[in-house]
Amino acid sequence: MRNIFWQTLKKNGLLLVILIAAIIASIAVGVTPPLILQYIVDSLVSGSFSAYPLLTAGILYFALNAGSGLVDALKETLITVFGQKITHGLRSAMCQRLDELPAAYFVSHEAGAVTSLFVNDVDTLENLFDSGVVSMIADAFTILSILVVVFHLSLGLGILLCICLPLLFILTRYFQKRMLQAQRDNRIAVGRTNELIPETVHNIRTIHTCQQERYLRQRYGRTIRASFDAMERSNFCDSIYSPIIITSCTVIICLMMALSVSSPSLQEIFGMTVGSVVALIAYVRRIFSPLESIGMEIQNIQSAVAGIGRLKDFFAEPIQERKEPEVPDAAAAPLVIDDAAFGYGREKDIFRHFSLTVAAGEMVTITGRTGAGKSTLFKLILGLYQPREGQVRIFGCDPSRLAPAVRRQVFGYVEQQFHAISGTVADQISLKDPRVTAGAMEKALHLVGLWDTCCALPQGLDTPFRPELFSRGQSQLLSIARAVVMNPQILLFDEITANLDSLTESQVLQALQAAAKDRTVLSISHRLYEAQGGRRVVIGETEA
Ligand SMILES: Nc1ncnc2c1ncn2[C@@H]1O[C@H](COP(=O)(O)OP(=O)(O)OP(=O)(O)O)[C@@H](O)[C@H]1O
Repeated sequence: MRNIFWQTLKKNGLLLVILIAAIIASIAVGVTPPLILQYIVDSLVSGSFSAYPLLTAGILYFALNAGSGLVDALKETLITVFGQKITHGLRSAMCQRLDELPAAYFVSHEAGAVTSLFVNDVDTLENLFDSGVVSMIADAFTILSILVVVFHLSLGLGILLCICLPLLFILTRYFQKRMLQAQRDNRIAVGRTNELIPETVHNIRTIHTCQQERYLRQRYGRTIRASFDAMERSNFCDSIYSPIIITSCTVIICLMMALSVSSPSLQEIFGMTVGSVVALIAYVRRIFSPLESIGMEIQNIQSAVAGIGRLKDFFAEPIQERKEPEVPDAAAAPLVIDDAAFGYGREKDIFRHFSLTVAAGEMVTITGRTGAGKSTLFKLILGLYQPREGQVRIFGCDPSRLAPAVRRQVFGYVEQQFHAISGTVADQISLKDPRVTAGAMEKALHLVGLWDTCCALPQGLDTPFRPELFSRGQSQLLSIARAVVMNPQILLFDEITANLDSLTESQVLQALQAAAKDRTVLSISHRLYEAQGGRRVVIGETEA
């Protein structure tokens, strides 16, 4: 991960230089106007001024105030761009790593958790950069530069600020923590209320039948009350924080003035002129904003640390060993499973001592009780998992070592449900593989009986795919077209008619039979067995 960060820094050296220059300019532009104001006021009070320098100072004062907004905007933009470059680099590296992870990783990690890693954790890392570390450094330098100028103008006020600032920072953090906790509680309460709504709508008849209205009213009451209480706490903190800071600011200024006039020695320390009082008031006001921001930045850094830990774990995952690809031997049997055993993780084996040899052109139906491991066996055949014992061979090769370029010519796999990809209808069949020709697609669609349906679409095969374009049965036909389009030697059908009505089922079965012709077919489909016969193999009966 550190490498990704340094590489991004190296690649964007110029951007980094401009960013540092913008941060320095933003600090300088923010600190200078009160000094100019001091000059203007002191010149006016002393009465010994000439118009030209005073006018120049006035113009410079307004220009710097206006310019400070522009420089700040530039600084924020550059920080955001830089943060996005880092997240882009990180997400690209994560995508590459995801590609190298073994299928077992996806067994032990929920899809939602992986998505959250890519979205939320990377976003918090971006926050660490743009509203965390960089902003914190910029704010710390702003405070430091103000303190330097304040010490230069008034030693007494400088000391006073050094005593008060840590106390005000602790106070700021106290309020921020309370507000964040209240906001978190509110989010949880709102989430619970939102979860309750679909549950209520879904069960509305049961609720009325069982007369559970009172119970539900109480549940809604509890979550809404919790949200209301949390908002009250947040609003209370918000409403008293600003007055406390403004009062502190006023107290510091009053204290400074009272001390400076109380004795000649103190007046020397505080060293006041009317102009410096005006400038110091401006500085005291300006110092609170970065102080407040630093509190939030600490918060962002804390939450990013947890995200960094998860990202580090992700990059530490062992990757799949890259082995030399094997070339299928056309003379070997399409499938040989020899005494295979398999279990997910450390759990008990799902099947053991399973052997099967399938000859070219043979039709085999895998049966077994539910949970016996039929779909799992297909995943072993496809090379997604390795058997714990024994071996699986496809045309004499380890299926996990088949070169990606030949995989679709060896296997065609149809699952219980159609999984669409983004793109056109044609992309659903070709999977954006440039080797799939228009002719091959037409042939596959004719085979499954979907050609006319696709031609009737507004832009034919180039119509952007939407699920509502096809019925469930037609989607399964599209799956079969996808599986056969590269003319594979082996077809694997995993209960593809499981969720279909009988009319659609017979349509899909017809397509299946057409696709199965002259190919080696393994299916988990009793209906196909009934329709076409073949050999029946039972899995899960030989368990020890
Ligand atoms: N990713 C996974 N992680 C852990 N266990 C799994 C995973 N996938 C499947 N299993 C378990 O493995 C066993 C076999 O599942 P599989 O889907 O292969 O059975 P099946 O014979 O196809 O069942 P069915 O006929 O009900 O579809 C089940 O007990 C299932 O809970």
